[in-house]
Amino acid sequence: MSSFRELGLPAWLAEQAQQLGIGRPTPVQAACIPPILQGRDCMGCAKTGSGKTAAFVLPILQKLSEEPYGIFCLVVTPTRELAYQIAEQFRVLGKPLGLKDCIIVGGMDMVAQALELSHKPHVVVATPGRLADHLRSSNTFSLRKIKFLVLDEADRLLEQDCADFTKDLEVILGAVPATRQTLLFSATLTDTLKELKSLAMNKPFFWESQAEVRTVDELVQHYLLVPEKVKDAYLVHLIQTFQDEHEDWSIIIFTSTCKNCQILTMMLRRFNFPSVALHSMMKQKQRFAALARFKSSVFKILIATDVASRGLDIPTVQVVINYNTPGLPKIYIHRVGRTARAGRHGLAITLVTQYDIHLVHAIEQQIKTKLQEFSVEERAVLRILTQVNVTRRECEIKLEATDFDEKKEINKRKQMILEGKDPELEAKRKAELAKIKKKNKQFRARVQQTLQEKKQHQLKRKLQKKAQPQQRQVAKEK
Ligand SMILES: Nc1ncnc2c1ncn2[C@@H]1O[C@H](COP(=O)(O)OP(=O)(O)OP(=O)(O)O)[C@@H](O)[C@H]1O
Repeated sequence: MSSFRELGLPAWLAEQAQQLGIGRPTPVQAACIPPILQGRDCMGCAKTGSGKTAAFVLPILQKLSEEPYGIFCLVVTPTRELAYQIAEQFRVLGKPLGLKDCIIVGGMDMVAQALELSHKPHVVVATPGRLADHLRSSNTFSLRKIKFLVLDEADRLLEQDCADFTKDLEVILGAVPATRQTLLFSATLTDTLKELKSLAMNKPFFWESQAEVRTVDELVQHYLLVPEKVKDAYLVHLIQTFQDEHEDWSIIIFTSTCKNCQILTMMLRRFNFPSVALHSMMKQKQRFAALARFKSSVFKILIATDVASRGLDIPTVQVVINYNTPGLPKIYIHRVGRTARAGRHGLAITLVTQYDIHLVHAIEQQIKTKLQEFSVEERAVLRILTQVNVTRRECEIKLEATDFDEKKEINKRKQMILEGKDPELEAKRKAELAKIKKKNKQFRARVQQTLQEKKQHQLKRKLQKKAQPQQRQVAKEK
């Protein structure tokens, strides 16, 4: 494989990368750096932990060193934590240039951010919502002269999921020049390829790793079949086992809701596991503090929602536990990709209830590999079952006393107001939608029943018809 110098990067940058342990280019870097240096748009789809960040940071720094001005590059990414991580890579690799960066994310002081933007940093790393807010409300900075637009986790930015970024992206795309170079990266680009191609119009270079299996070879993947009601006991048992068997261990547990994330954290703490939560209901400062303490191994367990499933690079994570089976294979790919990064080994265990088996099949089909069953000593789980269930209930009661649900509702309403929606109207719309859905469901059930009855009736007649000649024959014989 070629060296960074052979790919066209200057000595100072190759040396800087070397100092950070980025010695020889990974395949995605070897493939994407030359076309980016040639001025082409680029779409890079490579496995989690394969070095996609440096694949765009290094060539951008090279170009910046040739023509240094601010604001030279804009990076948009879906989560705040990821924005900080990317900015850090720019800052460290671009140190010899005296690189100035600026991070624009929600939950932080907007006035201070506006001031920083007006000082023309070389690189702006932002989440879509807050950057769009600045663009709508301020004229103290301009993105009209940027040379590079990077969409990291590009497919997530274009998805119209619960956090829909498309409106904010429209504002951002309207503020950047058409003659920019556009770079799009993710471990899962293929679902949104068409939309992405319309963004990268400058002779886009598309690179996808050829490997059939979509997860890395160093990752051992298991499923553990558990009845819904005893999931917590299995979880506690799994963690206890890791703690007993490993000196140096670190686990991320993914769950689907903020509330469950909070309850699990409280519950695991009751069992004296050094745990910390990360979810979107926490204040931003708490989120950063939680992540920092997990990274520095003060806490060995991070319990998170999917806010942490993409991009986070924490080399010490050895195990990922999916407390719930992800509903989409690509969420699974990103979650388990928080371990086994940059050639290290890792383990992923997905808890699967009887209702989730079809989801596991969908995951296996997508990642082109089979998950192996994880065996657990059931008697050991049964021994702690009652104690775990009682502890969980106590934690639920404690959380209910803190108005967690109410706060969530208030947050939702705040978000709607910020998005220019009327919470009352939205509630009405949702109620009407639910009514229609219910009616449709009832209608479908009625149709189903009528069809069933018709089928049974036809079958009965068929049987009767078949029976008639035989009966006649019997009568004749008599
Ligand atoms: N050429 C290299 N040699 C060794 N380590 C590298 C190299 N390039 C990057 N790394 C390291 O690999 C780790 C993962 O890189 P990075 O976070 O860019 O992965 P990614 O492909 O963006 O993953 P994800 O899809 O999860 O976001 C980082 O710690 C990074 O410093």
